Amino acid sequence: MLIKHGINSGFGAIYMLASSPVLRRQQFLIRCLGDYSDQNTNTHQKRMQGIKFTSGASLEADAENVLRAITPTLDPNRHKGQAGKIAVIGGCREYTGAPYFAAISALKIGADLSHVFCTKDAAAVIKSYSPELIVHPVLEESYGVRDDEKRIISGKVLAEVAKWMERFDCLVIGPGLGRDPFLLDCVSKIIKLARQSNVPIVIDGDGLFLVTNSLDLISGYPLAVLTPNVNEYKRLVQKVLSCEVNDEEAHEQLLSLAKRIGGVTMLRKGKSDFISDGETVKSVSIYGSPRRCGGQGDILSGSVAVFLSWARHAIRDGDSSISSKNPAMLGSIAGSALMRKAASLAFDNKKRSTLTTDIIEYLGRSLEDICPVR
Ligand SMILES: NC(=O)C1=CN([C@@H]2O[C@H](COP(=O)(O)OP(=O)(O)OC[C@H]3O[C@@H](n4cnc5c(N)ncnc54)[C@H](OP(=O)(O)O)[C@@H]3O)[C@@H](O)[C@H]2O)[C@@H](O)CC1
Ligand SMILES: Nc1ncnc2c1ncn2[C@@H]1O[C@H](COP(=O)(O)OP(=O)(O)OP(=O)(O)O)[C@@H](O)[C@H]1O
Ligand SMILES: [Mg+2]
Repeated sequence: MLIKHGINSGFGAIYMLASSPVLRRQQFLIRCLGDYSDQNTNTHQKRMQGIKFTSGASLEADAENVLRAITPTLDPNRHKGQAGKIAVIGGCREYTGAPYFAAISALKIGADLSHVFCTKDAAAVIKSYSPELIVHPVLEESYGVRDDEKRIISGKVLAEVAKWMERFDCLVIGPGLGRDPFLLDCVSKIIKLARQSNVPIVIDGDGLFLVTNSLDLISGYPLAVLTPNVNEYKRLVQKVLSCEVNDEEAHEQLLSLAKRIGGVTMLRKGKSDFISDGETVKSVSIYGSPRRCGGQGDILSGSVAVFLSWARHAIRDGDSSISSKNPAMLGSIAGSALMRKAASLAFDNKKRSTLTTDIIEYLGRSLEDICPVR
């Protein structure tokens, strides 16, 4: 309507509209829809095969179909571990809740095994929350390490994680990690090792603090998903794009950010979640919850880890409906949708007293509503 009005109102109005955010947004949408068209018709055709990725012409992802396409059936012939082995790197003196939320969410969704690599102080506490988690008290903070011991201890930390690395389907790096410089230095080495082993990584919380200051750690790694909240996103935009967050051109900015970090997948959390791998942008706007209690981002990071590994398996198994899709995008869409659906169910029940643990209890039912276990 705005465009029609502009055209009918003569050149001045058209000129004004050409610089308006509405028109810029429309031009961006057209570019998005046509971004594969001329130069890459085959890719475009491939992408159009199989499941519908978006609903109608909007950027909203068809998240329920994505969830159905990647969630494995419960097959009695499968053995323990085949539905996913996840590891969370996080948990220090201050924060024990965040790694617990991420790791237990992975199990509640359907992963078989969930590990936590944390500091010694945090380990006993996290174990006491749940006997289901496998907790490794291997990380060290500066206060417990003399300068002359740092090299040896760093080597030991890496060796402890390396023993397990090949077995993991995905790492979640950052929930409750803290910002101790020595600890973050060890985690940098863990990220490098994960990349060498081709293990996908979801970076959240203090992991984002680390990679924002050392972008080389994840730059160009397509199996990395970054899940920034509002603060973390602002820091990334400032660092990578050298500008401020621009909500009038939010999609373009997200696309540029993912592209500039070499095609990692960005999941920008907020009222709607926006997801981009530098090629395309999708949104997930399923109604969630008006409660903003801490820990919901941790549920999301554990969920994305499971769905990303399931998406890789589904693609490897030759599921033609998703064969040409980026598993990091699929995992992010699925994780975001499930988290928001669970938050909505928990809020229906608990209203103002809804806590992160309540939302976790609804992860299973939320997935069951979409992909029933026959
Ligand atoms: N129950 C739990 O255990 C939970 C634990 N959680 C865990 O908390 C950690 C931080 O995550 P968050 O979401 O509070 O980070 P965010 O919004 O950027 O920061 C808000 C403000 O605080 C400040 N700041 C933060 N950390 C700082 C530090 N170490 N030292 C100094 N400043 C620090 C920060 O300042 P700035 O960096 O902007 O200067 C900003 O102004 C992360 O590990 C997360 O997983 C959460 O998941 C919730 C549930
Ligand atoms: N305004 C909002 N309305 C609805 N859902 C939201 C809103 N803001 C965030 N969310 C959802 O809550 C989840 C967590 O996002 P949030 O921004 O709270 O992360 P976070 O700050 O990293 O959380 P945490 O406390 O775990 O660190 C995401 O799945 C996101 O979709
Ligand atoms: Mg967070």
